[in-house]
Amino acid sequence: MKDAWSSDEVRKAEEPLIAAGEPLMARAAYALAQTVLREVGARPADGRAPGYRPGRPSGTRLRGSLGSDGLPGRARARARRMAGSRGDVRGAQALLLVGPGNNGGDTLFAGAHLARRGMRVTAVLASTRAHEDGLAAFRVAGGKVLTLADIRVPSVVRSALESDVILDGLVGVGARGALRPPAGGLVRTLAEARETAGERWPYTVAVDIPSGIGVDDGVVLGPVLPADRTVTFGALKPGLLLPPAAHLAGEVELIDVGFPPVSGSEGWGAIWGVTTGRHAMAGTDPAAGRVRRVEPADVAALWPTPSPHDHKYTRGVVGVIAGTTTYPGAAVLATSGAVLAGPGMVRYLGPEAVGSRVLLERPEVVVTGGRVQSWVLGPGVPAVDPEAGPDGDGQARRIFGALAAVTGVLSEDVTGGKMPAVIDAGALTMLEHRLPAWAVLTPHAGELAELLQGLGHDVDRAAVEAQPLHWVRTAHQATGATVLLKGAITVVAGPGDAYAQADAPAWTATAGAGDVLAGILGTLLAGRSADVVEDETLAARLAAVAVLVHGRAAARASAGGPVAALEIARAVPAVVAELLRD
Ligand SMILES: NC(=O)C1=CN([C@@H]2O[C@H](COP(=O)(O)OP(=O)(O)OC[C@H]3O[C@@H](n4cnc5c(N)ncnc54)[C@H](OP(=O)(O)O)[C@@H]3O)[C@@H](O)[C@H]2O)[C@@H](O)CC1
Ligand SMILES: Nc1ncnc2c1ncn2[C@@H]1O[C@H](COP(=O)(O)OP(=O)(O)O)[C@@H](O)[C@H]1O
Ligand SMILES: [K+]
Repeated sequence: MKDAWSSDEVRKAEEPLIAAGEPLMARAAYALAQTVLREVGARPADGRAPGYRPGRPSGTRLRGSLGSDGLPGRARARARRMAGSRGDVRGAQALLLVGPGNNGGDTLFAGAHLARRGMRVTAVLASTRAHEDGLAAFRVAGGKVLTLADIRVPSVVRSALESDVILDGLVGVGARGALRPPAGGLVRTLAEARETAGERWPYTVAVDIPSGIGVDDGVVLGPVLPADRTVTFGALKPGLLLPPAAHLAGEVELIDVGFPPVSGSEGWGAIWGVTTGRHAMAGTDPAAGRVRRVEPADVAALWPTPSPHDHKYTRGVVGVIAGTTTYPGAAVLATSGAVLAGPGMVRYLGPEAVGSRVLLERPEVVVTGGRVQSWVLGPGVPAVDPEAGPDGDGQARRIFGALAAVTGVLSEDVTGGKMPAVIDAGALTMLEHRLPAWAVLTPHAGELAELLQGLGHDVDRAAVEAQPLHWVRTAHQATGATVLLKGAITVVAGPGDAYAQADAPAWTATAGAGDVLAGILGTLLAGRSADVVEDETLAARLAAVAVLVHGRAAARASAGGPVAALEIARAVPAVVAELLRD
């Protein structure tokens, strides 16, 4: 599990270490310099500089391409290894963008290391203030110091284009809001120049965070220079996991500067002296929890793996109410996702003609009613039209019935108790009652905007995409449900921690992929139905696991090329087997 620490948490962790004389900045700067030396030192034997971008063979466009973990560095690292690392950095040029605080201090000390290794290093001070000791060390090492006020932005752009590497050390966890002038104007112009320069743009390393991102919420309120790599200190920051900011961070490298080891939220009490509950951490909203990312190694512990004592009913039955005669495909895709994620059984409820189509693809599906341990409601079912009332081949009526069981409106429902559910597409327009946390809403940004509008918020799709965590948490608070917002980075929030998953290649953005995800999650919820009802934070964790498995299945089925939604479902068994084996 990757855990992000808010800026307040980072400060709290730093305080005692700094008081004890731990050389945090020296460690950070040394590690940062090592990373830069490694990247720049990977130049091939002909040492093509200036303008050569470390590890980027010409003609290979890597920016924005996602690895299986959603970060763009894998292919680049491979290319670098193939190019061979010579480690000679003499004569290579580095441009440092230096802000007034400790982030600038890290950058100046790192610059001093680079200069001592023979690099030509120029620091542009964006402010009248700069970290004094860092600046002194940088000068002593032979670094060149310019101030933005003296040389102006166009000449920084020229320097940038002549450099092998740029270090963005304008602001770190001390940042508040969008970058202010003059740093803001500098970064805006550099970001535009980068777009124009394409592959000629130097390798860009963000120091701790790309300056200008929202450290704690991942919003991007103003200009940001996209990084190829972010070297972050002590702990990940939420903005490095959350969209849209995470798209600007490149490959994220976490440097251990001596913070106490913590894995997960469990260790926090010991560090912060917290006595009032698991999520009540110093400096954070107690209700909000942390931002995390589920990793492949976490899946085995959460996956409902059968034991020799299980039979099909103990393993969990998924009930799917999806598709209509107009949109039968969604029923096929949702049931396929559910079956191939490995439940005890999948029941399909819907029009007979659609059930027949489902059986053609998945003869394992049972097309009669009966007890289920989770519901998948709504894929391929149209939104309810308030004027015309329920329609869709009776699917809306069936969904309303299942929702009544989920929300507890029916005290003696056919399923016999509290029921987890995936609520997708058309079913999102059928919510009439407050939901439990074990109901998981799975909208994309447009659907979430509509849902929030219905709850009285003035928000559109673009606003949701600009502040995904905020709106996901708002929807959770308003509905009670766990909310999973689909996208290139999928954000999940319920009671407690939030999750930001970047597992899928962009090819996954194809019709029906979401239906498959709904089915996979339905199986997870059915397999652990008693647990999700007992632990109200578990549904979000399982939802993140479903997103991870779905994303990896999409990557496997895609193999770098187009992928059809049904192929994502077909890749699920191999992906699950791999994750359970590792
Ligand atoms: N965690 C760790 O282990 C370690 C952390 N370390 C490093 O310390 C960094 C934190 O340093 P920090 O606290 O000095 O704050 P920092 O980010 O440099 O910025 C503050 C300055 O920026 C300014 N400023 C703020 N917002 C702005 C805006 N929108 N636009 C423009 N300017 C803005 C603000 O000005 P003010 O608002 O006060 O006028 C203030 O002067 C951290 O990110 C890491 O790199 C390592 O050294 C040791 C190990
Ligand atoms: N750019 C992207 N990169 C990776 N995955 C994406 C991207 N855009 C969307 N996705 C994923 O593709 C799926 C699309 O789901 P959805 O929008 O519900 O489509 P449908 O309703 O047609 O099934 C979701 O799992 C979403 O997270
Ligand atoms: K920075």
